[in-house]
Amino acid sequence: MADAATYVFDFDSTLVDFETLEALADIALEGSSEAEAVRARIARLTDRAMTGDIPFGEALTRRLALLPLTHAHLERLAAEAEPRLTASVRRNLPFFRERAGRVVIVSGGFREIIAPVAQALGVPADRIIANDLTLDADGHVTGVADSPLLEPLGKAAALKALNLPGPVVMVGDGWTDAEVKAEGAADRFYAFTEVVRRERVVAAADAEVRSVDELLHLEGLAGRWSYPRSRMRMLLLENVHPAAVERLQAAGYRVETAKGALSEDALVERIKGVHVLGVRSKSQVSARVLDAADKLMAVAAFCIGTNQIDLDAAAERGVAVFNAPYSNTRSVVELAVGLTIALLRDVADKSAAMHRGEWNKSAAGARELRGKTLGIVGYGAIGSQLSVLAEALGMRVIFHDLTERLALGNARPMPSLEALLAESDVVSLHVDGRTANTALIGASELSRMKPGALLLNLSRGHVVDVGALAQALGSGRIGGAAIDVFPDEPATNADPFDSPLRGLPNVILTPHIGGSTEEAQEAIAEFAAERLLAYLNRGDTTFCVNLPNVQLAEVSGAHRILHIHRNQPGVLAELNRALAAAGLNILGQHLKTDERTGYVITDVDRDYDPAALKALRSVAGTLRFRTLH
Ligand SMILES: NC(=O)C1=CN([C@@H]2O[C@H](COP(=O)(O)OP(=O)(O)OC[C@H]3O[C@@H](n4cnc5c(N)ncnc54)[C@H](O)[C@@H]3O)[C@@H](O)[C@H]2O)C=CC1
Ligand SMILES: O=C(O)CCC(=O)C(=O)O
Repeated sequence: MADAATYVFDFDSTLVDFETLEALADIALEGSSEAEAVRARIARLTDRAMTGDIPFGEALTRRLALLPLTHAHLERLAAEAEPRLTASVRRNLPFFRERAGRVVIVSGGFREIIAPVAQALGVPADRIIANDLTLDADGHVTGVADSPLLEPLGKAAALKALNLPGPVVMVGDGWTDAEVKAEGAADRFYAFTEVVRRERVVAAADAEVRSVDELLHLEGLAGRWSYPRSRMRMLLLENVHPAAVERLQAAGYRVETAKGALSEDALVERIKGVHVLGVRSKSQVSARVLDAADKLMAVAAFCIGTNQIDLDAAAERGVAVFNAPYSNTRSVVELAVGLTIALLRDVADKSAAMHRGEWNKSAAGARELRGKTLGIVGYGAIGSQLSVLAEALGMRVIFHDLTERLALGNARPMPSLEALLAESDVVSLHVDGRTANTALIGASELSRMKPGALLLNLSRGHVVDVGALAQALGSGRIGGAAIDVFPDEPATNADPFDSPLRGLPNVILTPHIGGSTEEAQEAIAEFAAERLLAYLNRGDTTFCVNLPNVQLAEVSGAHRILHIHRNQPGVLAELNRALAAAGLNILGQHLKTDERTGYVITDVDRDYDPAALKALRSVAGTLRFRTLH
């Protein structure tokens, strides 16, 4: 039925993201001291007309009278109009072009501005219903030519006169658009709210649509994306950098944010209806949270560590997890270097004493970095970067890792943690947060360190037994410590912090800020948002930490079927049998598996019955299945 419908679109704040008269005011009053005041009066009149407060014709004449408009101004806006297509209109150009014969543009605006946009959409000139401006011989605008559009209920009357075939669907943001259906000139009315949302108009609509994708979804038409992006909810917790919010919103998704972490119970509540969850290091994405997630497709850790997410449970539910493995590496390394120097020179205590008004100039116990031995535990991305910087500053570097790692520069691998502890003047922990690393450094390990040695932990709180460390520091066995991560970290900046390490001398405590630099947060936001978009928009799992990694190009000229399944024998064969039975012509296929999961991407010819896809869900072992158009 929807395919036979005629789609009637309003122009201002629907097809384009501006209101014509306000945009003309900006052009005509450029440089004038009156500009702001006149523009505000025009905007008020526009709003009153759009909410039905005053008749449209009256509002138009009053707004025109406020502007010294010329033909040159119109030409300029006409040239600027097409680049200002509303984002979801631009995403769905094929919809307009393929159905151009069944699209009408109806607007109280001016033909001269609408025409280039209609041309870009493939809508014929005779399907534009709009006002014509009148001009004098010098090109000054003198008014508007008589038109039914200026009369009360003008849009509805003009459309009725067209006798459009099939169901008529009106889409617009203003009251005059709502009137079209109320007056019987349209069968359905969608309040379009991507640019501006007016409560009264939404209340009068059959449905609100935040984008053209949503409109196509509700109308049962295949959009550019199988599920409208503006209906997909993303919840980003823990103060994720605004660059991610902007990037994801610009791509058309609905993004909600929260400043702090959520407790497990709160997350269980909030996760319902959420398609993508973004966290940093604190929110625990447990199996219980994943069970409560009825729509969840992906989780992004806007950080390096992923120990806060139950990766197996997520894979078991076909939920992809991403992180940003390198974006804050350098920030952590720089802080580790700075903290080492600060500990060697007792900077924190000396500074605190100065703030209390005490002057204590002394070299006692203060040491240079040069020539000291740095023991790095965990020689991954951070550990190996630290190795390079520390060596450049004149330190001797030794390291220990569970797996074979390339030793950089003159760094020396140690056969065991114990051997490293026995030789190091400074021990810096950069292991990941796996559960097995709980209390990696406890009383026994601390007792193996050189007397007076320093300990840094910028990895995860549970890696160090802080009670044992407090004792070793109190007894003077350990000379100082810099701790950035804690077994119990407050969920938000408003919550209190406590630790047995508080108040001890030569102990620097920082609130988990190893990766908290402007540079790192912005880089993480961009990287993680790109990974999410690549996964949602084309199925690409590059850098996914719990599903097989497959790098994919955009779908073009095909539909893509994404199938995540348990890695068990026969799934691909059964899937292909189901595709064949559904009459789908396979254009390309990739399969990648890891020990627990398989991921099959199948590009198929667009010519098939979508209902047939339902059979794919019943393929044994299916964890998740979606299509991309
Ligand atoms: N304080 C902060 O703000 C930040 C903390 N981090 C933490 O730093 C950790 C390390 O980050 P990357 O270097 O990027 O990770 P990575 O995965 O590249 O390196 C971790 C290394 O530790 C090794 N390892 C794990 N357990 C070990 C053990 N018991 N003994 C010896 N080696 C062990 C691994 O084999 C691996 O080489 C992250 O997992 C995260 O928890 C990361 C960024 C910021
Ligand atoms: O800054 C954050 O939120 C967490 C940083 C961190 O620990 C990580 O990247 O693993």
